[in-house]
Amino acid sequence: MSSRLLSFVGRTGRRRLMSTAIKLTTVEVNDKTGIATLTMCRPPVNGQNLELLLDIKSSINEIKNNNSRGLIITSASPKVFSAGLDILEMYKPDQQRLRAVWTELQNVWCDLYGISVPTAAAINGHAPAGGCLLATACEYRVMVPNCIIGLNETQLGIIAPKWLVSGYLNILPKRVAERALTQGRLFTTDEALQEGLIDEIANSKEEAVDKCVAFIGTFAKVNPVARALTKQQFRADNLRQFHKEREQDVDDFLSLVNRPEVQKGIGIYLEGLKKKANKQ
Ligand SMILES: CCCCC/C=C\C/C=C\CC/C=C/CC(=O)SCCNC(=O)CCNC(=O)[C@H](O)C(C)(C)COP(=O)(O)OP(=O)(O)OC[C@H]1O[C@@H](n2cnc3c(N)ncnc32)[C@H](O)[C@@H]1OP(=O)(O)O
Repeated sequence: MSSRLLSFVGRTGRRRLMSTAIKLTTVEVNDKTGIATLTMCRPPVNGQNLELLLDIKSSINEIKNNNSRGLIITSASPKVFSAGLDILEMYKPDQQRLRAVWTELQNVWCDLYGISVPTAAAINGHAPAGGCLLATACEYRVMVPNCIIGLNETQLGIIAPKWLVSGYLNILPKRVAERALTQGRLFTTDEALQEGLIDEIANSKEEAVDKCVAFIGTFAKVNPVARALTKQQFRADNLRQFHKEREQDVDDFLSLVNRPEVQKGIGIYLEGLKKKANKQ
């Protein structure tokens, strides 16, 4: 939850400032299907800052507790599913906040990866890095045309930790994953379908959500406990490994981000993003 200062003129004619809590995600449960749609709403690109990550986590927990039959994750932005971690969180960072950001990214991943109900991503726009992480934590992916998806960390001169890569490895053959990760490859929608990184293409967000609903519907006649335990069996090793390493992983992330050469690189990357945005 993030707070925003609203300015209004009170009865005395004085301007007042009021702090209001703004949720950066919504959860809507369809009465007919029982499927919950979690929508990320942090314009323009759903950059994963601390507040967005906290809201995603609380929405996943809400869905866990409200007996939903499935979870679909999507975005309110017209062109971007999620641009991954908000790079501003990593630039000249406050150390405590930086620690919290990475810890919450870990929490979001393990909650989404480990949830027992069927999960699907309606990828209605670009999904690089942390955007791809969310999509690959799900069991099924439907993406709109002419977008990009992938783990581009090596292109940024950084290494994606093992847990961040494990969703990739669930989906792609090891050889394809190794090549894509070492190249920091971003797949177009068509390439992603060809390699199996996504399951289907849809022409609009609505169609993508419908296809996700249809996927979740394939479990309608499967015993949910048997389904959940089977999913757990497939994912338990990655989760166990993650829990063993998670604290060390936070320390490694902090020490990497704080390196002067990495800070310089992040600054240059941010400038490049801004220049590109200004040209458009
Ligand atoms: C980058 C160096 C990181 C160094 C970290 C060091 C150590 C870490 C160790 C391990 C970590 C490994 C894991 C990392 C996970 C991550 O998620 S890192 C984030 C990587 N994300 C990206 O590289 C995506 C960058 N964005 C884009 O490619 C494009 O924006 C897009 C998503 C394809 C969308 O393009 P579109 O044309 O629609 O939009 P614009 O590019 O015009 O952007 C609009 C607006 O948004 C700002 N912005 C975009 N992405 C981010 C972002 N990730 N964080 C913050 N801000 C972002 C962009 O600057 C524009 O802003 P404006 O100029 O103010 O309008």
